[in-house]
Amino acid sequence: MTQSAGKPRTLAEKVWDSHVVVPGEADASGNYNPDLIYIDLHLVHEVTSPQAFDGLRMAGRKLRRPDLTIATEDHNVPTVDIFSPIADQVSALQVETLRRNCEEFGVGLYPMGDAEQGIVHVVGPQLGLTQPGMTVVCGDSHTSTHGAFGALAMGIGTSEVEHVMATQTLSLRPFKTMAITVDGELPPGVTSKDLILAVIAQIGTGGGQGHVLEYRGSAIEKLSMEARMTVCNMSIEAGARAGMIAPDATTYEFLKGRPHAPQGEDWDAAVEYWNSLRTDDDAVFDREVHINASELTPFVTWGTNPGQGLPLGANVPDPADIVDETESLAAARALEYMDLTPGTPLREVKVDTVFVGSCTNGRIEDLRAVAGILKGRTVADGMRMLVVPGSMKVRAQAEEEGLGEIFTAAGAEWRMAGCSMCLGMNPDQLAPGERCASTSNRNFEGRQGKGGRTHLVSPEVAAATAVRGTLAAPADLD
Ligand SMILES: CC(C)[C@H](C(=O)O)[C@@H](O)C(=O)O
Ligand code: SF4
Repeated sequence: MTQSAGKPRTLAEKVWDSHVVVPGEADASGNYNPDLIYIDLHLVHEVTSPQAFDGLRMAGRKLRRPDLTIATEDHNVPTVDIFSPIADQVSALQVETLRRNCEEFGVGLYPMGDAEQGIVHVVGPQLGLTQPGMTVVCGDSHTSTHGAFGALAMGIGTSEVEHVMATQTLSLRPFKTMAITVDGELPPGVTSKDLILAVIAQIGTGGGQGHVLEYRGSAIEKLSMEARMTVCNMSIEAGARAGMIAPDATTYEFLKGRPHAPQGEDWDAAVEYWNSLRTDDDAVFDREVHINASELTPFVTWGTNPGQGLPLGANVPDPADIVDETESLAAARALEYMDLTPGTPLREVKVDTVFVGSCTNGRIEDLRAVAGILKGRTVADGMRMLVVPGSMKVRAQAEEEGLGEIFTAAGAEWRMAGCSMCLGMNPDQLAPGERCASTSNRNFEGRQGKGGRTHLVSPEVAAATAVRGTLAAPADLD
């Protein structure tokens, strides 16, 4: 994927080409060496940064561009009592280390209690840091979220984090391109979360491997920025390098006026450039997938990877009916862990915990959808429901709109910002055997706490499930 002037190009190729510092040449045997790519924005959190900062320190290096680096505390933060010291020793050390490192290396940090603090993938877009045409990296797999703005956004490992800190560049292997074209109209009650769960069920958790996905088509164009972020966020669950959506009027409307967005003449020039980033009409993708949005329904996972999902109206599958032997075995194992019996209608699966939040569905629009369903209703007896905003800004906005009161009145716990129950790195966890309908992105064994069981769902399904006590869509409520 080096400079290919004249050739029709995809969005991803355009962004890549404009960031090549040193092209990787093919060696004698025709193997392609990585390109050295410039990085426009480096996002940092407490989990994957300590060794990288240590590496810099040991080599006596400075951070090359502190002004292009921004940090937030998210994974290890408790979502209640955020003004007291963190009780868990490991979490406390992680957060304390991030604070010291940011201080020493001059990195801007949004600590717990700050009005801008939140999950790294919510904070970047919220501040207008994430912009079309940028290269964005973070030591976090869900960096793909930022691709919703037409940025090439990739999760990287800790050694790459150190490389970016030292050089503001990254050595990257070329990628393949895949178009996921979604046409038609999403039926009422069907969301971008259902759409991406259906895409992953169709192409598989390895289906996107080596590819940058570009979501396009009329159904994608109609999505809000929040919904686009939900889609791009889960690209990684299909194994993709990144997911992208071409910038358009919706993108610009979201960005305009945000603290780091260009202003005045710079804004006009930026929009002109951003408009040039669309995939050329005759560009060729390595692979194409087509989805008809009007055929989609609410979608839930029944297994232990994000590809093991079905429409809510279906029954728990029977591994014996799955032809592929590996998949059949994986399904049997998943059902055992999930304690589900083949043939059970998914709508009859009893749930004891509902988690609304995460970088997939912890944005204001998600919270509005949940509040819309909970208003005037209460959660089922014995149900524990956590509503966790993706950032403190989202929380403040929700408070302003009176959503917090709706959550509390319905019997849900309305929390402070953080990754929370998306993964077991903080006190918000499932106990062994508990079953959760979760708006997050991973349903791996033990993800939300040892022995916990996770069904991935949309915010709408999460809310309806909290009320009915079994997996449900809003249409199932009286
Ligand atoms: C802790 C972090 C490295 C991890 C990731 O890379 O995604 C986390 O955010 C997750 O969602 O599992
Ligand atoms: S909310 Fe979940 S998926 Fe997102 S960064 Fe945090 S732990 Fe990872």
